Amino acid sequence: MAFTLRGDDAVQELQPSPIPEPYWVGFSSSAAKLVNIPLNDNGYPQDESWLAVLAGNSLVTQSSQFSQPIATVYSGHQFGVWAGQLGDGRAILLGEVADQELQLKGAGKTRYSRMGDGRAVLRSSIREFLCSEAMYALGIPTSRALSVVGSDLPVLRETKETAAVCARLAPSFMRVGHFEHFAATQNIVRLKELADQLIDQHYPDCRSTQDPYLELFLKICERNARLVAQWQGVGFCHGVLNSDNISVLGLTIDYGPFGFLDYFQIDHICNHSDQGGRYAYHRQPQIMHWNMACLASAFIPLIELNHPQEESQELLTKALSQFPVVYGQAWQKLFRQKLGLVTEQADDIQLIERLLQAMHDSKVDFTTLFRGLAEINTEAPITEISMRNDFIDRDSMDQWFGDYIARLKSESSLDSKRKLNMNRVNPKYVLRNHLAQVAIEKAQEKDFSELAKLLQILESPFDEQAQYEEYASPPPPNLSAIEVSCSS
Ligand SMILES: Nc1ncnc2c1ncn2[C@@H]1O[C@H](COP(=O)(O)OP(=O)(O)OP(=O)(O)O)[C@@H](O)[C@H]1O
Ligand SMILES: [Mg+2]
Repeated sequence: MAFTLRGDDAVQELQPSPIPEPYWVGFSSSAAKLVNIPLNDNGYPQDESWLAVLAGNSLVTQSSQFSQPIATVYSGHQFGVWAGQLGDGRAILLGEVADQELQLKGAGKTRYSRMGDGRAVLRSSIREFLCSEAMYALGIPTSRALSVVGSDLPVLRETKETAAVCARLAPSFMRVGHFEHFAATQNIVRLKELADQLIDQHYPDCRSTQDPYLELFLKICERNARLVAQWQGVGFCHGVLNSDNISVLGLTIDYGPFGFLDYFQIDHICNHSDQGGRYAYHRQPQIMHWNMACLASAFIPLIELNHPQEESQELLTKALSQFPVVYGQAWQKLFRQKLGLVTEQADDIQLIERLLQAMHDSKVDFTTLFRGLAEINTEAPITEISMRNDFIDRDSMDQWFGDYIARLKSESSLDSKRKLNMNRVNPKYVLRNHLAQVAIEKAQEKDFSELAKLLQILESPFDEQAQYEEYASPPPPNLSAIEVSCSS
């Protein structure tokens, strides 16, 4: 069941605004499977009425009808500051298909658009589309993207661009900001309805516990702690970790100025508009924790339904303190796996941190380095490890490789088996900015073939795809500094 709240204080019922002469830009057959849309041989819906629906031009397909689309209200903290009321200013929830909410981003103005035009540009819609599907293939919880539909409708940003609509899917698009909204407006009836809906639809196990709302809070924190650990593990920087962009299902949502690390820089800032580096790579865990603190504040009235005031705050504070614990465990587990370590030893963390420090100092490519570790032959001399040439301080790196090989030998697993396991957690292909950029520039010329090809490559990020070797490489120096901002 989709978002069930109705009424002016929670949603606006409205139709998407049509775009002129829509055309397919990209379509994910993998996401289509999730919602059982039959496809033709070209991988597009057999039922051609889907194009108009996913453009926001119609509500009717041959087999379904979306009877009452809505935009929802939420509030939130943006860059650490309370921003007051926000809401779906350009995303319209059409309804539900096969237990997934179907939402059109860029589908026109809503009551919550403030100064915005309700639109999204082709460039940012392609980035959201590709990254949603890439993250899914990496095994990272995320909203999915079904399609991008384009139009020649002009949209003004820094320059004149054209409009596009990205159709997204998720079991729920509910955010921390939804809770913050009803807490800030002291609308406790709504706050409770929201929490009850979330429990009934997505966290049913909480219902049978002594304290369902506290349990719900703990579960949301746990999911988001694990989520950030997974981001760190693939070098993903979200870019705008405002509380209105944090899912209460622990999904990655709102792909704006995100970026995957090319060379490893611990304090990398992917969003050009984030001048203070609030959302830099190394700050993501701490920022997610901060967002969970925002959620905790919003949960106070819910906990107070069953506990005195002071006790409620203590309970939430204690629950919140679990975040770094869960995050730390998830991070350590993941990075052990990335190094191919099966057992746990006390010095492992130091070994991982020494590697990351050396990668940072020498600006070593994150994805290719971790992928390359699987190739190490523990019986061969260190001088045969080609990656050692990527590091400035070769002597200290030789020391590291020596320690690493000794550590691997302390486990009895075969090199071949270790390689297989490592290649399941260290992707070969990630959505590097320069790759997305090529697909975008071609799409802007109405050539969508590169987009389709890139999607296909990113759908199997852990596989060797010999014919696409160049898509695994770091960007050439002239393309390494593409700037991405909040403009979308
Ligand atoms: N072009 C626009 N028109 C109307 N509202 C907008 C526009 N761009 C952003 N907003 C609104 O501004 C707020 C913050 O924007 P943000 O960039 O976080 O979200 P978004 O990218 O629009 O959407 P989402 O979080 O749903 O992926 C949201 O309330 C969003 O709906
Ligand atoms: Mg957003």
